[in-house]
Amino acid sequence: MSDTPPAGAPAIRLRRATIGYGDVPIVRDVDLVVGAGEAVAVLGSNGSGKTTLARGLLGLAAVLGGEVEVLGAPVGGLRERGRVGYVPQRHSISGAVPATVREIVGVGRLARLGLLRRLRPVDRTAVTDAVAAVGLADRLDHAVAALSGGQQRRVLVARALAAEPELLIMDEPTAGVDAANQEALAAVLTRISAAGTTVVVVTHEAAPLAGVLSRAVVVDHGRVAYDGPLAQASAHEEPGVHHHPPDREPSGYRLDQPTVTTRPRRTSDGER
Ligand SMILES: Nc1ncnc2c1ncn2[C@@H]1O[C@H](COP(=O)(O)OP(=O)(O)OP(=O)(O)O)[C@@H](O)[C@H]1O
Repeated sequence: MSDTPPAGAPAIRLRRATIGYGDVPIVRDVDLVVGAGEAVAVLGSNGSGKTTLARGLLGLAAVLGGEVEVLGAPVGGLRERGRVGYVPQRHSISGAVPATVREIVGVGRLARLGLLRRLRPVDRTAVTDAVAAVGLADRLDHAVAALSGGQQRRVLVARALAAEPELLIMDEPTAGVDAANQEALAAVLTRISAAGTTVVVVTHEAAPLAGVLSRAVVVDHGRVAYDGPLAQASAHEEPGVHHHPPDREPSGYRLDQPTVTTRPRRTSDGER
């Protein structure tokens, strides 16, 4: 059976959705529709529930009430995992991961193929294209651990792009990243958005991506406080409490693992 969504189905549809961990609700009663091809910023202060909302779309936080549909299917029901790409919050990568850029990005492609399949020539091309798209073509066979933090984030973006997702969800992609890396990221997002990919970016700093993100959803205490043009969103954000997230990603995501899993997880431990 195919996962093809009904014609005109939105990329994301939440109906009175409550999302949380264990049985603790964090995001409450959210109604949200993101049309295919939209580019949306998810804004809000620390702890407001942005990441939880994003993780609910990936089946990584529990849907405790209401409905969450992604690409026309209830979350967790999507069979072709590569259709949704995820760039998690800042990762930690140690020298203990001896993989090259090509290998890590290749893992992203496997998310589309199935982990037991081998990469075909067309997949290898997708990998090199994704690496080129993030401006790291000259680092293809370099060890990821030897790259800068900003370059490693671009590797994560390439890993997600290699699967050629229809929906790309990124959590704080510009945090702690220098201007050159931010510009590279903005250029990639502009390109894939123009090609029709739906883009959702959780961020504290939408300014570097303002050219591509036209709509903003502001989350405040687990509820949507604003949904409209990005240009007007700042008036609806709580001032002052933004910071860069910790220099790690939730355990359960490692750089050498596939970009996405849509299986729901219901435990609250070991996630952060
Ligand atoms: N795995 C988890 N188990 C239980 N509670 C969690 C878990 N992850 C996050 N939370 C709680 O959910 C709330 C919202 O966190 P979330 O990470 O969604 O906020 P955020 O808006 O993304 O914050 P930040 O901007 O700091 O990244 C916080 O109170 C947090 O402690």
